[in-house]
Amino acid sequence: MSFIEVRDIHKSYRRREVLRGASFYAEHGECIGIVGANGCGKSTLLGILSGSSKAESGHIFYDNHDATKERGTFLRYTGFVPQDNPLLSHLSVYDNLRFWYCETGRRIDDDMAGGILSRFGLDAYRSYDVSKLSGGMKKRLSIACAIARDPQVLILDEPGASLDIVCKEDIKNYLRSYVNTGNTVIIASHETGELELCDRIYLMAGGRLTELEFLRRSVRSSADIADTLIRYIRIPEVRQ
Ligand SMILES: Nc1ncnc2c1ncn2[C@@H]1O[C@H](COP(=O)(O)OP(=O)(O)OP(=O)(O)O)[C@@H](O)[C@H]1O
Repeated sequence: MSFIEVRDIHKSYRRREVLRGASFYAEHGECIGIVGANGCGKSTLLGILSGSSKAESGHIFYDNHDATKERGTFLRYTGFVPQDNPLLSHLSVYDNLRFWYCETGRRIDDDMAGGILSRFGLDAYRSYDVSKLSGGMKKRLSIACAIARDPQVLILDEPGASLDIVCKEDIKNYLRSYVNTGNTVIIASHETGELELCDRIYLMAGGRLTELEFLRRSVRSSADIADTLIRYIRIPEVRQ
């Protein structure tokens, strides 16, 4: 069994079935990309993978633990960076981090000073209200909050959207090093720059996932990703 096994996930909103048997797998140290047209169900799937929302049926295994039966598994294995930053905007950067650090047994100051947080450049902003941060700093803080519990799996929903090129590059470098230490990244993205990080890429269409095997890192060229996505991605039909 792979480190992460996602099997036959179904999810509907009212009568519309968005996920119709989505399945995929991921190993330790892999970066997995999820691509697909706007509205095809990528965010819905990532919400379920992180435990933020529930599937109607199907199973998600993290390291042989069925997260759909033992809900604590989501908390133990995953950190989630949703599209909209899950930050408390009236609190400071430091207080947001405190919220996620409580019960971890780790100290924010240690992680700022040369620890995992030092990579995010948040130290200078520690007393800022989140409402006064730029979009890029908010995204850095959201990632910092997601990794507070030192998860083995980081799930990101379009992390680079609306960020400047320097911030995108910083986040990419961080993700590269996170994967290189044996962790797993699952990322939904429309950006070829982010998809270049991925070892394997799945296309979501019709509520299911299909691996685009010719986009495996071992066989693709850097030009392949954009060409392929343009050919394969179709906006889903919506029944009224
Ligand atoms: N809470 C909700 N209630 C009803 N319908 C929803 C809800 N959330 C999502 N949907 C619908 O489910 C479908 C899939 O949405 P989802 O956000 O998962 O797509 P996506 O692939 O992430 O899109 P995008 O690329 O635009 O971010 C869309 O048709 C959307 O309108």
